[in-house]
Amino acid sequence: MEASGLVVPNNPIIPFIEGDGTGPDIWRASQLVLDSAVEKAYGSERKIEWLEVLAGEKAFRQTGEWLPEATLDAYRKHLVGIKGPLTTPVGGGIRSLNVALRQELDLYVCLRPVRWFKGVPSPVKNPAAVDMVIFRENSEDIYAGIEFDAGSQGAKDMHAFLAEHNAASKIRFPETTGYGIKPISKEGSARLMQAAIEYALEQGRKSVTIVHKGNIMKFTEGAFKSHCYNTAIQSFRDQVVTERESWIIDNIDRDASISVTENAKSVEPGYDMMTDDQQAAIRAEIEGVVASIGATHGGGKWKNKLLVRDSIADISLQQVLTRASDFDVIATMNLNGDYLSDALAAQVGGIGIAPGGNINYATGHAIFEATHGTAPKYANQDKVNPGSMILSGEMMLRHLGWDEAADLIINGMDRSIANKTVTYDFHRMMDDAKLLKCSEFGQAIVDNMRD
Ligand SMILES: NC(=O)C1=CN([C@@H]2O[C@H](COP(=O)(O)OP(=O)(O)OC[C@H]3O[C@@H](n4cnc5c(N)ncnc54)[C@H](OP(=O)(O)O)[C@@H]3O)[C@@H](O)[C@H]2O)C=CC1
Ligand SMILES: O=C(O)CCC(=O)C(=O)O
Ligand SMILES: [Mg+2]
Repeated sequence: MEASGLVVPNNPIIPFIEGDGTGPDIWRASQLVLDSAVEKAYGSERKIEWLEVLAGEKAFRQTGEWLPEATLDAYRKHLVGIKGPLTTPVGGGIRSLNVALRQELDLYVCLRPVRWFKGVPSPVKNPAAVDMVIFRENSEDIYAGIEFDAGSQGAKDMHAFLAEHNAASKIRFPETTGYGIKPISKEGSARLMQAAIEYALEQGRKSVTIVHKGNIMKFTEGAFKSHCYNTAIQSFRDQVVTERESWIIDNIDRDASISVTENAKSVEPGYDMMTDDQQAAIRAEIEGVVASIGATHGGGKWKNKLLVRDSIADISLQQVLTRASDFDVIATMNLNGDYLSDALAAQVGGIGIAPGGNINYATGHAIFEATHGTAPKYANQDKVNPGSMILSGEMMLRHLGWDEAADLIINGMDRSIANKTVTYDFHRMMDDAKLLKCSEFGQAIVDNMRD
């Protein structure tokens, strides 16, 4: 990693974890596709030197540890890697190894693009409208794993702490209550938003939507929203416009003689019911926007800026379905991002085709992985769709700057789907399709790779 970005050798050593459950099946198919794409794109000039590292059940069987230090060291040393899904027991047992890897390497962005491949069966009418990229904060929120089991000393201490802060009466059943902590910081939110905006500007995207539940969780989700807006305005002033600013400037563009009060009433429908102080604050906001960006964003120029807006999480989950084209890049916290990822994947054919990457843009560390889990009921049946893992590998190749190989994978996948040669998940929703095994779908992609 240098200041200008990754410097990638022709034979990079790339650590991989096979994964639990269906992991070995999808990894085998993915490795074949990745190696074939690199060979087709670059001949003998470039080749990935795969380095298997252990985690999960295989690691525990072989070493007695779930996540050996040697595995973390390999990812630290080689910067870029990939992994299959790992099992996390519900309720008790070990904490998530997937989350542990992200935390140990401070992979603060979980990047999950969601787009439709022509011909993929979908439960929505217009899946082509879904072209969203989720930036999920990956290091904070309830995934920090700070929890106190009901009845434990930690839970009792928490209750005592709440009593000190006059909040114990809010706990309805104190004897049987477990607690979870949701840390959200300014730095954590800001670096996530920074990455989302840089990506959106680089890729010519039209908007970044901050998805939060800040009306209820004011000092965590609400604070996240404020930190994100502040980052947008402080670090990208000339390139962005917030939705509220766009209303204010647009009002002036339409009627140059509009008064500050009329403008305030238009952007704040409850203006007439506000106190004098509140009304004064809104008028000051209008004047501030005009003074700071009237010249740079007025006269319609705001329409060419990246739009930054926010949306409350519950309605967002409806609107990504009903108004998919309103959403582009999405910046959100860990839990919201986890839910959104699987929900959005359904719109473009399901979790079998949902890739992702966990990235630290400052250090260059990245581990790519599918959005889905281990799907244990299908383990070792050579059945499931390896698409998510293959597309995660495709993202990894682009991260390395090996775009020619990445393009071949997309072409191969496009043609395999267009030929209606698909795995069980697509097959059950498609007419006249040919059912392929996991490994056969990988081979079909290889056979269909052409420029
Ligand atoms: N990053 C990671 O490593 C992750 C790990 N997990 C872990 O995985 C385990 C199992 O989680 P679970 O909640 O069952 O979710 P999974 O994502 O593993 O599976 C749920 C369902 O999704 C569908 N699915 C999953 N993978 C594929 C695929 N490759 N191709 C086609 N369809 C697929 C299947 O649907 P159908 O039954 O309809 O065929 C499957 O039954 C848990 O321990 C969980 O913690 C979960 C998410 C991420
Ligand atoms: O770690 C796990 O087991 C689940 C994580 C998960 O669902 C995700 O990151 O999307
Ligand atoms: Mg998930």
